Order: sequence, then structure tokens, then C-alpha cells
Amino acid sequence: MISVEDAFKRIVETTKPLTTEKIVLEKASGRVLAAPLTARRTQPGADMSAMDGYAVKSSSLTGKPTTLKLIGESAAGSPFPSACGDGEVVRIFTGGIVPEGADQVVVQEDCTAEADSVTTAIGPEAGRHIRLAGIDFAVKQIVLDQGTYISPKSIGLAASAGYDHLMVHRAPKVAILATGDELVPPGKKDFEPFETVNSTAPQISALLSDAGAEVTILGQTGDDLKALKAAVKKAAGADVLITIGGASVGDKDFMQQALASEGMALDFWKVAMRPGKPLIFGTMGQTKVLGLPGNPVSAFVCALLFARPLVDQMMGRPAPLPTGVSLPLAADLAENGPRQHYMRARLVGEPGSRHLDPAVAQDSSLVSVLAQCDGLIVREPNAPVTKAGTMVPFLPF
Ligand SMILES: Nc1nc2c(c(=O)[nH]1)N[C@H]1C(S)=C(S)[C@@H](COP(=O)(O)OP(=O)(O)OC[C@H]3O[C@@H](n4cnc5c(N)ncnc54)[C@H](O)[C@@H]3O)O[C@H]1N2
Ligand code: MOO
Repeated sequence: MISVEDAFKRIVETTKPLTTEKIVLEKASGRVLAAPLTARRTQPGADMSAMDGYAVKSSSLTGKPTTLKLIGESAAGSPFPSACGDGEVVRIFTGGIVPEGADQVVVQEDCTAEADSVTTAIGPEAGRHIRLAGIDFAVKQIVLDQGTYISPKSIGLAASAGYDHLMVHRAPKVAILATGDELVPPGKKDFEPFETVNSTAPQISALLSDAGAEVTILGQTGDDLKALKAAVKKAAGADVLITIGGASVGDKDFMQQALASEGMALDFWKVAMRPGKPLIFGTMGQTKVLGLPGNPVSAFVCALLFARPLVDQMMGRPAPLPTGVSLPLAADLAENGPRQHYMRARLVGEPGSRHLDPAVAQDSSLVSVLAQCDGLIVREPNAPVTKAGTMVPFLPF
């Protein structure tokens, strides 16, 4: 049995980001830039007005009512073609290029306009209401570094810098396969008492889709070696195969055998954690295989700790072992056993003085408890009795 830290190293830290692909800008949120992004243009491309008003040579202004000759107009997208001289003004709108010669914009609220002239008492202030060329970014400047996590804020910048596609790391293809004679698909109408819904497949699919993976659920297969081998074959081409169940020592736990006979090289089996002990990890060609334990909470905890960071790592987002935040306990905890314990807990109390209330029932079959909780308290192997009020690590989910 290996430690959680060692398991994380073997699964996540040894994995390299996937190859790159060009993706259309509006679909790039959540991806990671595979090369620096260099501006193809300067923004703004020229000195521009920040207000609607009149462009003027500041030396024409006195601070006392002064009448200036109106000689033309500069609007966003249609610049004034000649220069603004002494005693002259050019009507200008926000985003219009400041004409040659002018170095100040007077807002229209401070002017009285006639057909051919404008009078203002504003004094000289060179640069007032002018956005200088390149104040946002300049051509050839790196505007986004390699490794940047793309989000809507960076999509706007990339578009301004002249891009409609970005070079990013590929999103991993994840296949999910569940096993168990008792499993039926979600949505079945009538249930036999021995049946259980394959609830973990959609749950983990959602977790990893949220992280950006392209997930395919391969459904559920009975505890039958031949059927399992055939199902595993369907994962060919996936970057990650996640199996659920059949990972333990029961007579019908065939998953490891099926994976091995389909070519999986086992890296390890069993981690000193609770829940989640019988986790399998191996590689099958280019496919990383995570064999999650069947108990639904065990599978979910393993997916949070290992599968989601693996997806992050493949997408180019370096993913450290989740360690969480430190919060005080609302109740005493008994001494821990030899495995790292991930205890389901709720956040209680007012914002600013939140405490962690561990669920009374920690059985790894309880999906209702999982859904009512806010995250996991992390307990080191053999941690002593821990009193209410003690700060402990907490992984929100
Ligand atoms: N003698 C021992 N028995 C068990 C050990 C052990 O060390 N010695 N380990 C226990 C631990 S810890 C776990 S966790 C489970 C995991 O076993 P498996 O991976 O073989 O899981 P299954 O037997 O297939 O299923 C366990 C349980 O979970 C339900 N299940 C399975 N798949 C799903 C799914 N996709 N969605 C919802 N629920 C699922 C299944 O019906 C079972 O009730 O082994 C212990 N036993
Ligand atoms: O580890 Mo099992 O995952 O304790 O329920």
C-alpha cells in the first residue's frame, strides 16, 4: 500500500501536458495557452479621445471664454483628414483619433457650440481626455504568457491583440466504465432490491467535464471477465480510462484482471487512504488507467484527489496535491487509523467564523451524506484525538 503523496506523484506529477491544438477563441475558456501570445497590433492604434467634445491645441485655450473656429469632425472609425491649427477645434467623439496638432479634448458639456464655432472657458491642459497610442499594449508585445489559463478576461485581450484562434493543450478524452451485476443505468423505471444505480459514472463525468475533459460514459458491464475485456477495448484512443468497481478482492472483482489482459501495465494497487483504498493505477499504451473502488464515496474521493488533477495536468495546468484550507473543527474527532482519512463534513456557523462539522455517518456507500456535505476534512494517518476548535485541513467540493 502506498501513501497518498506517492500515489499522486505517480499518477499526476509524471504526466506531461497533452499535445497542442488550435481552438476557436470563444471555445478556449478553461484551456491553457501552449505558446506566448504576441500582439499583432497596437491598442489603441493612435491617440484617441476618451470623451465626446472638441479636440484643440491646448495653447489655444486661456481659461477665459474663448471662441474657436470649428473646422471638421473626427468620429470613431472616420478620422479627420487634416490638422488642427491655432484657434481651431475639431468636433470629436469617444474613440475618434485626435487630429494632428491637437493635444487636448474639451468635453462638450464645457462648450457652447454655434454652426461654425465653439466657445469654452476651459484652460489649457495638454493630454486631457486623450488616450495615447499603445497605452493598452503595443505590437509585438507578449500579452499572454505560455501557460496562461484562458478565461473570458483573457479571451477579450487575445481578440484585441488580433487573434481569433489560440494554440492550447488538447483536452483529454476520458472514458468511464462501470462494472457490477447489480448496476442499472440512471433513469430505469422499476427497481429490484438487489439493483443499484450506476450513479458514479454521471457524477465523475460531471466532475471531469467541469475540469474541461471530453468525457464518454461507456455504460455498465456485468461482473464477467469476457464482457469487461470487450468493454475495456472500447476505451481505445482515450487519454484516460476510469473504471468504477471490481477493484477489491471479492471473487467477482475482475477489473484488474480485465485491464491486465488488455495490456495494462500496473503501476500500483492500493493506497493508504480511507475511503479509496483499492485504487488501481496503470498505463495501457497511451491511456492512463484509474481503477476506482466501487463504493460511491470512495470513487468520488479518488476522483477529486487524483482524476481531476490528472485532467488539469494533461491540459497544462500544473496541479498540486489538493491540500485545502485550514478551518476549525466544530466537534471532537477520535484517533485516526493507519490510513489518511478524508471525512465528509459540513460548513456550519456564520460567514467569517465557519466551523467544520464532520458527518456522523462516514460509511463510503452513503451518497446522501456526500451530497449534504461541503467537503472533506483531511486526517493524517494515526492522527491523535483532535478537539473541537482545532484547525484542520479541509478540501471543499
Ligand atoms: N475482504 C475485503 N473486502 C473489501 C475490502 C477489503 O480490503 N477486503 N475493501 C473494501 C473497500 S475499502 C472498498 S472501497 C470496496 C471496493 O470494492 P470494489 O471496487 O470491488 O467495488 P464493488 O464491489 O464493485 O462495489 C462496492 C459497492 O459499490 C457499489 N457500486 C459499484 N459501482 C457503482 C457505481 N458505478 N455507482 C454506484 N454504486 C456502485 C456496489 O453496488 C457495491 O455496493 O470493497 C470493500 N471490500
Ligand atoms: O476505501 Mo473503501 O474505499 O474504505 O470504502
